[in-house]
Amino acid sequence: MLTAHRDPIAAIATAPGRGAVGIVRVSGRSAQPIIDAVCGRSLKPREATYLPFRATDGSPIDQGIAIHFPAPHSYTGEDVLELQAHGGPVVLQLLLARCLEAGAAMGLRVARPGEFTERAFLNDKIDLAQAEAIADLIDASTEAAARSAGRSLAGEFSREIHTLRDALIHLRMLVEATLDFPEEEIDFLRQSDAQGQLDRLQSALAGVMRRARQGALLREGIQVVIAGQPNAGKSSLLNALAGAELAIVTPIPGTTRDVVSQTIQVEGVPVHVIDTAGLRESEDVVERIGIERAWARIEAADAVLFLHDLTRAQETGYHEGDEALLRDLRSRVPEAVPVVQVWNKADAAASSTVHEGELRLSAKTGDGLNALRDRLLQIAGWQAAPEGVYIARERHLQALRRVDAHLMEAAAQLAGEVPALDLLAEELRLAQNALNEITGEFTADDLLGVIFSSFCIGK
Ligand SMILES: Nc1nc2c(c(=O)[nH]1)N(C=O)[C@@H](CNc1ccc(C(=O)N[C@@H](CCC(=O)O)C(=O)O)cc1)CN2
Ligand SMILES: Nc1nc2c(ncn2[C@@H]2O[C@H](COP(=O)(O)OP(=O)(O)OP(=O)(O)O)[C@@H](O)[C@H]2O)c(=O)[nH]1
Ligand SMILES: [Mg+2]
Repeated sequence: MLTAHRDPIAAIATAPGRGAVGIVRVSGRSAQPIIDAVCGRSLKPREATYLPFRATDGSPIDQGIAIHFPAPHSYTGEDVLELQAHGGPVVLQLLLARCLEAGAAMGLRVARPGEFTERAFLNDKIDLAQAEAIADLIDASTEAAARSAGRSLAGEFSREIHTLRDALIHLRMLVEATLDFPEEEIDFLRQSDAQGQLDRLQSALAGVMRRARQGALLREGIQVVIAGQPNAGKSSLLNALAGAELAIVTPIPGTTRDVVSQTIQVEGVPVHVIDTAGLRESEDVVERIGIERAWARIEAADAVLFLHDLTRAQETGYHEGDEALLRDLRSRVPEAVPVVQVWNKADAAASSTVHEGELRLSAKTGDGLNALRDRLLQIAGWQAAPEGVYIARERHLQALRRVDAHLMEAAAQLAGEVPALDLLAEELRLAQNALNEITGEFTADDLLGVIFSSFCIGK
């Protein structure tokens, strides 16, 4: 479905700033006018040619490498010209401006973010899940996330979706055929093992959902907020987890005001750790703003580490104020969000046991940090070994959950005394539509706009 009438586009494809090499690329129906003007000679298809890039007056802007990828054998599926120049911001701007000038007659314009990749999708070079994987690969914050994005880009996720879709189509054909023979419909469905097919489809879907959830976790990570009274050692804990002196630590209660956050990785899972101001009544205007910010982060957390100072713990097990604060905190976070009680400064306290589910550690010596990391992985729901996980997005999970809901409805119909075959057929059709949304065979234009506009410029 190569649409020949999209505007030609151009952009700097490499990151802004200085670099050894920078690339300007052009994509459109024909790159020939730009090649003629800027390169001044013909280029062999898909071959690197070293030559001067020419300004309008013929003077050289730079000496670089030009590659012509004739349509449809290119990244976008259109005619693509790549100019690989020296990677200075000014020289690349000059080169881009020169291309725009040379292409003015054919309507060459600067590409929107993600527009090259959008064309690759529209020209069937990649499907939507693969296009998203390209952005996720670029944005990956851990090695495991990058590797799983690479697997999605290679089509692993899409292939699993296609396998589900093929099984679904097979079952739909069976049901639709049965609709044409109303008398024998029930027997026919029983004999052809429609039930068995649906069962297998549901369990295959459950497997894909499990892996996609892990993939979404690698992409998004979890937000973990460290909260507690002043001086409990929250900033020390952030620093210990990050392995760097990020937040200011002093013996003065009320040291932290601004939120300080750092992404660490635990077995490849990005964990966004957020240090907050100690929670207390305060007359200090600045501190109060800090405490408000702390609450805002606590209320949006995926998990809260409630830090106690073990050296101040009293016989009750809690030090003064902690119990009331904990109740307040519990009432302000959603039920599903775990609040882990962590007893810090174990190195300076007489040994004592903590309650089931609570942790005891020392931010100072690092003792107990591994148990904390394990707990964070457990809270995140991380199970799979990173190999085999493909990156996925919340959008994919939502679509998979809809597929699941339609298959459940279908199963309920099929299990009934007298299955309503038309309803069964409809649920299966809706399930297939939801699957198609993932790979983009069935996706509204405005959603595509949202997806591609979040890409970086030149991609
Ligand atoms: N220099 C450069 N490096 C790059 C890119 C690029 O555009 N330029 N990419 C992009 O951002 C990525 C690679 N993506 C690409 C995807 C397809 C084709 C391509 O020519 N496809 C043809 C031929 C395939 C083949 O020979 O097997 C095709 O699909 O028909 C090129 C790059 C990463 N590295
Ligand atoms: N012995 C010992 N001291 C610690 C430990 N963790 C923190 N401290 C000390 O406790 C004091 C307070 O530490 P911070 O990390 O600044 O505490 P905080 O909870 O961030 O305090 P605010 O920012 O004021 O809310 C400092 O003097 C730290 O050196 C620990 O594990 N053991
Ligand atoms: Mg602090």
